[in-house]
Amino acid sequence: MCAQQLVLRQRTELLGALCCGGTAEPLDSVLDLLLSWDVLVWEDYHNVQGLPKPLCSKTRDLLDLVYTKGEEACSLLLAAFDHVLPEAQKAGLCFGKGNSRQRDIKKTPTSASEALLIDRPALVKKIPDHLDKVLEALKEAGCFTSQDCDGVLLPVYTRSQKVRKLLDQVRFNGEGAAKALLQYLQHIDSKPQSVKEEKELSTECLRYKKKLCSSVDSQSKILSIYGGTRRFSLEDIYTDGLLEVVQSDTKVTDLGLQDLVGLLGTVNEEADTILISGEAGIGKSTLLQRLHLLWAQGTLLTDVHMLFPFSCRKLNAEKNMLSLKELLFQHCCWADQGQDEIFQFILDYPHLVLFTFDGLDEFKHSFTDEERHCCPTQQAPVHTLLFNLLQGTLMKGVQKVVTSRPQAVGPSLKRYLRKEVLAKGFSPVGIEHFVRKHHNDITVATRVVESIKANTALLGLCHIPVFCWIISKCYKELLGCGEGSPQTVTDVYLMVLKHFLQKQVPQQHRTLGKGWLQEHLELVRRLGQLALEGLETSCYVFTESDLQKGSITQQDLDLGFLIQCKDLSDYIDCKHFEFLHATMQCFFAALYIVLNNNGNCSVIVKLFQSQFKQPTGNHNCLVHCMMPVVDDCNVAESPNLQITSEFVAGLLSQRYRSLIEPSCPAVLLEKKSEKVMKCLSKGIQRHFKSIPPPVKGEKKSMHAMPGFVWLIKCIYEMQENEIAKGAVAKLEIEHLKLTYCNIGPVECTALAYVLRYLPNPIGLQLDFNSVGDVGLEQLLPCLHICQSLYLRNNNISDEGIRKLVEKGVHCECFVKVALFNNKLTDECTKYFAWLFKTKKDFVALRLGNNKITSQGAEQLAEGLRYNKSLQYLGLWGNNIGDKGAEALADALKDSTTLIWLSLADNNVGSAGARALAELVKRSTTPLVLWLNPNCIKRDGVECLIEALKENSTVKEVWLRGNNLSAEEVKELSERESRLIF
Ligand SMILES: Nc1ncnc2c1ncn2[C@@H]1O[C@H](COP(=O)(O)OP(=O)(O)OP(=O)(O)O)[C@@H](O)[C@H]1O
Repeated sequence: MCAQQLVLRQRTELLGALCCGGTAEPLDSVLDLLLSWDVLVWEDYHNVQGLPKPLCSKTRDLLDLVYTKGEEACSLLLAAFDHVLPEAQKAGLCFGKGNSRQRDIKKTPTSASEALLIDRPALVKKIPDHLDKVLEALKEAGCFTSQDCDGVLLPVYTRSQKVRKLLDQVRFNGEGAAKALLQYLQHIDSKPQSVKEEKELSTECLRYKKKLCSSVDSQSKILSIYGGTRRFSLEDIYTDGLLEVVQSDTKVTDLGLQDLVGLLGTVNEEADTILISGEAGIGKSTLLQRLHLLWAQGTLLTDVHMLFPFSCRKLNAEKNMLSLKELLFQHCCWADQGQDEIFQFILDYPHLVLFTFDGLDEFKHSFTDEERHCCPTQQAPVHTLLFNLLQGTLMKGVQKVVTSRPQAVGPSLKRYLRKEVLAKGFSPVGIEHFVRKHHNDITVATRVVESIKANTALLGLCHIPVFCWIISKCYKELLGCGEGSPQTVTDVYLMVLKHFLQKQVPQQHRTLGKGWLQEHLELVRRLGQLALEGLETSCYVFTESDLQKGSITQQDLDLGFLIQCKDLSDYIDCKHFEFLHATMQCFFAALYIVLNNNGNCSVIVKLFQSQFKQPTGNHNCLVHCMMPVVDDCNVAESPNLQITSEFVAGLLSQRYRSLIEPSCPAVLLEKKSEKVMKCLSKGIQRHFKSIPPPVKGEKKSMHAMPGFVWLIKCIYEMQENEIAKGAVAKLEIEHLKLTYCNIGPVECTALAYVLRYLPNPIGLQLDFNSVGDVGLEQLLPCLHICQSLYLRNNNISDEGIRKLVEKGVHCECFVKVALFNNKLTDECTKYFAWLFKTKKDFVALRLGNNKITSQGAEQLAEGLRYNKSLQYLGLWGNNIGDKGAEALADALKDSTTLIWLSLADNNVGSAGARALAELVKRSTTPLVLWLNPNCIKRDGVECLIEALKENSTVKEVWLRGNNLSAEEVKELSERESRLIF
């Protein structure tokens, strides 16, 4: 098809590709190339770009314009799209063949202006780092006025847009300006690259920087904890957690603290905001605190001259309109002198400044990009400043790091993110390090570590640092646990409550007796009532104003927060305390619902239903059911209600009957518990019924919504097998898809607890979660119902595989496993070899994108010699080389079952291909062999052709991206149609 037709036919797709990201950068880059290749003349460019129009109108104009210019222009337009679009966006688009060579041949310029035009794409990349100096040089040469400079530096422009404005202005100012710019650029080129230009700070700025450093240093030194008895220095207690960044749809990469603000994982180069997201208590704030401290001490982010840390929770309290300057100086660090000069420095050198915003989820306003504010000196409400900073409309170029729980980050904010870093909590080694740092006494530390390791459910919980902290704090209860070690979140929070109630009891050598809850019933109820009201109105119950209002006493605070505080401000500022505050509040609210004995169970129904239904107004209020005094509220929006309902389920389970019965009649408790069970089983059924019937020939697959995981967690909290059984025993599904559901070890424990009762084997798809080795171990109790297990991108290492295989060999129906992109090395292959030897019916193993070398392949081959059932073996993106390919080919050459073998991207050369040719020759199945891209040469391909000549059953051999010239590819593919290049 000719290029003009391609442009016409793909108009919608081309339009979508340039506009879907919402930023103008792709269109601008295409325009740069077209200008440089002489497809567009300056007037054309202005016709497209000149007037303020929406991005899609500009793109339509461009497509129309180029279409009318004919075949060659269209061909170059497609080449420009091909050049600019990221790979993921090119799928499905056809760019034609022509002109790829022509576009690389540069015209010889006849003037400086033309030289700038021809080099425009390269200059847009090169000049941003030198923009200030370039402008200075142009001004000095008399080619630019101050207005010209201001016009270029408008804060609404991105870095590359500023350069484009500069180039446009140079062109406008004439040949003299163009010559001056070229001259200056040559001067930059002649400077050695390694000499980095150091920005010298003025005395005022230096003084301010010092003050900022010492203020950030003192704020971040101490890890605030709610115990109040001892404050940990961050240095002493900080333990590295796992950080990941999603680079493309499939690739997840580990990250160190030093990479947080670096290039790694960038998905949108034009954006300046980096998001750290993660669940409650996973360590986001602590990570930020660590970043601040290392900056203040001069060990990290050394090229950042000024770092301004903000807490979104504190910003909530700002009622006044503020300018950016006021925000910085009033909320972070006051500049005693030279405010204007310091602020000017920030405006002039945004790339030397960093802002951090902790806890966006705690900010009262939801993010919106509807209100624009770009003037740094004009006042605006604090939410307008914050949202415009995050978008980059205000202070473009300043890097921003923001933390949030995932629920609070919607698609409107995601558009403005440079990258998203996922905080994943502690690894098993991290848990141990943390506990050892927490306890000075080695014996105690060892006992705590051992008791965590001995209880896999607890180990799962402890990957969330805050649970690690609670366990370490309440270690006496943990170690002396007469009633068994905690298994669920409810168990842990009851342990915390008991721990601190114990502290309230006067020191008379007495410990809490069996009726400890009854003894403190009045207080617990009162706090519970306050907690519930607070949850309904989405506010924290225990605040300073509560204390002032007298609705809560200092004694309540001490008990409720489980704090022995010296004064209120001591812990009002304390982040961790606030965290426990919210979850503890959920716990008290749940206790109140469970203990309430007015016979009304509708609150339970409302609580559980609120997770499924959109609220319809006031009558949906929980408190309304018990105390019809609370105003309008919106229950379904609060994630805290999910946590509360998990606690309600846990507290109503049989194992706590003896604790709660003295405070609430048994009949009523039974009634409440039945209500919970009914709600849960109805919820699961509703989920099941919402699945569309399977397409003919496909499996009945259930793609679970996040609410499904929550239901499963509630069932787990109850710890009653019969309930778990009742909930899923009738679920007729064949495939359960739980991808991207934020599933970590805690969720795995709950899933296994419930799913083990499914009536039929299923495919369990858990791709793109945070299962890890601990989570994998937690899943083992349900492995017997897993026919296939999909665990792509889950941070699993060889140790996880050892445990999986140990159990898997005994599970009759377990026949497939997919482990693409984990952390597997050659070590794991010996376990798989054992699996192949032992399980004679194993069907599929996919190990793509791990770290397996020839040694691993040889081990796999060792097992495969004994296997007669394997159909699929995937090793894409490892490094098995020729030796590995030879070993596998030899082991599989007599297989009568293998239909898919992928050794793509494995550094396989002709020797490997020769060995594989033998396999091809002997194959009796419609085998598909993937060998692209590798380094196979012509002689290797010749062997494959010979083999195919002797075998008519083999379906395809893919060979794209090997060491073959275009002529060879043409000739070889003509000789054998089953070779695909
Ligand atoms: N890297 C770490 N090293 C040591 N302790 C940690 C670490 N991360 C978190 N903790 C402990 O867990 C507690 C909770 O962590 P943090 O407040 O950072 O979580 P968060 O993800 O910000 O939670 P939230 O979403 O509730 O704000 C901390 O107060 C600290 O006790």
